[in-house]
Amino acid sequence: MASLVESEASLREQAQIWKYLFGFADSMALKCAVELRIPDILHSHPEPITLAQIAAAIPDAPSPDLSYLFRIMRLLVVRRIFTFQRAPDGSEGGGLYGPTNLSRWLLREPTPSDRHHGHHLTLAPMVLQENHPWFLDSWHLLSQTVREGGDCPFEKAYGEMFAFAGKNPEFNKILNEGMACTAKITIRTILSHYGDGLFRGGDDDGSLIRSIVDVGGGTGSVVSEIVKAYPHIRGINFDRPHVIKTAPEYPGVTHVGGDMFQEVPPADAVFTKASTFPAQYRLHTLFA
Ligand SMILES: C[S@@+](CC[C@H](N)C(=O)[O-])C[C@H]1O[C@@H](n2cnc3c(N)ncnc32)[C@H](O)[C@@H]1O
Repeated sequence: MASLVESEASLREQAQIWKYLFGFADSMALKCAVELRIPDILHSHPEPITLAQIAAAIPDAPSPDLSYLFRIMRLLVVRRIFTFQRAPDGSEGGGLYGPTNLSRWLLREPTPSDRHHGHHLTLAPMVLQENHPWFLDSWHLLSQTVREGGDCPFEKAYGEMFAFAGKNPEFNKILNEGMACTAKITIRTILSHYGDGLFRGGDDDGSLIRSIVDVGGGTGSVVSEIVKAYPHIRGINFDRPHVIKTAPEYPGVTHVGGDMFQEVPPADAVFTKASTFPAQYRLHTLFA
């Protein structure tokens, strides 16, 4: 009996190690679904659909492989990203897949309801950013970084992150889109809880903020949300020139390119926020 308990325990321990050693599979399956736009496909159908219907709707894939797609879908159903119901005859083959509240966060395109409400909150760009080989390369340098110290893993791989972005337009786009999607989510929460206290103010006590500069504001998603909610505020989005070059126009927002260690545009209030600092990036690189 003792040896059975022991062997059961040993199997459980091994299972745990297997779970961790394949930990990357979940993020890779998420990335695959986002790249193939499967959440968008499922959310655009009023009813659950078959694997063949999903495959037929995948962009730029004239003959997608159903058996591979099936495996990805099965994992994501187990992870509750999608729903699945078997076909009436009990087979998996003709079963139906549907979206969930989780897959809403993986949409690449705004839904009609997003368009109606004028916002599109999604984590899809962050899934693509964090799982891009450029970012994953850093994770392979953890042991080297512990051994050597010095530069953080990303810097060991590619040099200072924002300088690398300045030289590489594709990396710049992936980074800026990832930052912007999370920044938008965070600022909406900040505004709903603290917006009036921070930004409404009153002329009589001199507390009315009429202009605000977001330092390191990326492509301007944060300051645009502030100005949208408090239109009396003039917004300035300040970031490095290569970021500003790709920033979309927002009503009430002026984009300014520069280096915050040299000079920051004047305004009544200064805002700065880092939505994420992945383990491989050193905070003090930015704020030293
Ligand atoms: C981690 S991102 C944060 C972006 C955004 N504030 C957010 O919360 O998503 C840091 C931003 O600071 C910008 N940045 C880095 N060094 C800068 C500098 N010297 N001057 C101006 N902006 C800088 C980067 O280009 C990047 O957009």
